[in-house]
Amino acid sequence: MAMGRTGHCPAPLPPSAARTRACAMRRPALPDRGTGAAQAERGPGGALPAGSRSRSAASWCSAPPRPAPPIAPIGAGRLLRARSVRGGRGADGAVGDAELLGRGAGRRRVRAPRAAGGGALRQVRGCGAPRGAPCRRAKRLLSGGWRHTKGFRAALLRRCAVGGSRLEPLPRGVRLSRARGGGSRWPGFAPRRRADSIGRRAGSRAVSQWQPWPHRSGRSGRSGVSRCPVRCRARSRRRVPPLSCRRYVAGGRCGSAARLDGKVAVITGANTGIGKETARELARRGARVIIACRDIAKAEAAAREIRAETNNQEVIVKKLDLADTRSIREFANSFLAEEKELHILINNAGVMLCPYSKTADGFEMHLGVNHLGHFLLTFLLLERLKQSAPSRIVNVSSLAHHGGRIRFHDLNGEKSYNRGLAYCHSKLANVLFTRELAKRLQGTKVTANALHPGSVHSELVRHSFVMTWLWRIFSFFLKTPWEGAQTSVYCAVAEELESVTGQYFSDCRPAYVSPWGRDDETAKKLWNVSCELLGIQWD
Ligand SMILES: NC(=O)C1=CN([C@@H]2O[C@H](COP(=O)(O)OP(=O)(O)OC[C@H]3O[C@@H](n4cnc5c(N)ncnc54)[C@H](OP(=O)(O)O)[C@@H]3O)[C@@H](O)[C@H]2O)C=CC1
Ligand SMILES: CC1=C(/C=C/C(C)=C/C=C/C(C)=C/C=O)C(C)(C)CCC1
Repeated sequence: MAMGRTGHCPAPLPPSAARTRACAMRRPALPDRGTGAAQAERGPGGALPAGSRSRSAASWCSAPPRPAPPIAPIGAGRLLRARSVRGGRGADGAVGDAELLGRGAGRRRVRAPRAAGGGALRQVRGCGAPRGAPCRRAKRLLSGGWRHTKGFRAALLRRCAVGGSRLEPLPRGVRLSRARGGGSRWPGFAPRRRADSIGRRAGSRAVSQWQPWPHRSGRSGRSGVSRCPVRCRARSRRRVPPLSCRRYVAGGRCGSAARLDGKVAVITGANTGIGKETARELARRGARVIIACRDIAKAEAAAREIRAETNNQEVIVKKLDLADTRSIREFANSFLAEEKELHILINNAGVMLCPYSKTADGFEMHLGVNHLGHFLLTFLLLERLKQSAPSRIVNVSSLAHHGGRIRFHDLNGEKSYNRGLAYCHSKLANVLFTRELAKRLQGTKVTANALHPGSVHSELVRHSFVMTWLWRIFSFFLKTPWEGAQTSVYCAVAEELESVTGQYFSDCRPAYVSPWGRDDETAKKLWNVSCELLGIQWD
């Protein structure tokens, strides 16, 4: 399907999403070890996404390469060199950083390096500003929402103009005064030791990943405010989540701005929780989204909300009860009759901690809904996915798969049943299904990946009174559904995953799969048993 290219996604992401603008730039988590290590690392059909974009990404998504961040990252090396400039030895672009960090914040004046010469102003500043103009980097810093003192603003602009042919004139009525806290000869700047501490942190994320507000919050002792990156004691006027702990809990975010205009996506269980947020994100990107749910009233309410918010009227509700194979077949027939394409199938719906119960077809509820229901749905929709290739299947599994085993001798839990374990088994089945499916789909341009969304504050724990209360009490330490949807969205849209298949992700990066989840024999056996149970032939 031809995809248009646009400059930016209109508003697919909340403001801080760009912080992780290239999820793939993060260091990948532990690669799969053991028997299938190499394969697991590369996936049967593709390369690990980390750091590399697929060349054919354009065929999937319409977003062009993102523009460089307004403030160039400052790496440890550069800053160290910048610091050495204090002694007057260095002469490279790092000096521009030194002016902002070392020199600006330092007690001693940094001399413009002799080697740079008069004509090397750009080099001296390292910010790309034309000769004589105020430093762009400083300007950006100052316009980043920080509540700097007038003295600081003036001094920063002056400092950055030094080495050029003229100084930036001070704003009218501004007088340079001594910094609060004293110790510095430079008005508005903190004492030298503060600059040194910045230098020492040069390799840390805090300094090396500078980005304009709100992508980094700085360190703050107070909640709701953040500090100026040059630590001049200014505080941002804009609000940030109060504790960095919350940011840790929130986990990885999908930084892709890929548009999905003209694409069709089916999401199961999208009337609430992670599924609903996934549907919202895909709708925001322009996809035609089919919300496949068992409760039509709840699904309609969710669809109305998404339509109103995203202005995308192509959010459609269809009935699907994964606990009933007849309903699954009806859904598939109706879908295939009405939709000529399917690019994204997100098998998201799930149940957890159900008291012992069976589906309409007599399967234990966890296995029946979480695994067999999605297995059958995928089987029925696969031809359409192949016809619409490149297309993707995303299976929402869980970290809980680590506790699972496929108990072939008692798949329906008739001999012994533990509802926690039953959930784990079904999530392991999701991982194994993904693995085997990816293998069988090689060469079709249909990919299949599984994921753990994180621990998310959703309705998943509804069957357990204790868990419901724990979830409420500790909600601060759980992801919001939007945060939980990030890895699903990542797997569904990220350009760099175009040809990645058979992988397992968490927090928008590859994650460790349990040894049982890497067992190809079990995967194959589960595939065959599932086909038998469902009465289908799927080679
Ligand atoms: N929340 C978490 O911490 C984690 C969640 N996950 C996985 O994420 C996925 C989404 O869970 P989450 O959003 O948290 O949970 P929710 O309970 O909020 O959402 C689950 C969705 O699945 C639907 N569903 C349940 N049973 C059926 C069925 N028989 N037929 C059709 N739809 C059904 C629900 O519909 P209805 O509202 O009508 O019941 C609901 O829309 C699940 O697969 C879960 O295992 C994985 C790890 C952690
Ligand atoms: C230990 C513990 C917690 C964490 C629970 C976690 C991490 C649950 C993960 C569940 C998953 C992965 C479910 C779905 O697949 C709470 C409730 C925050 C607080 C109480 C103690």
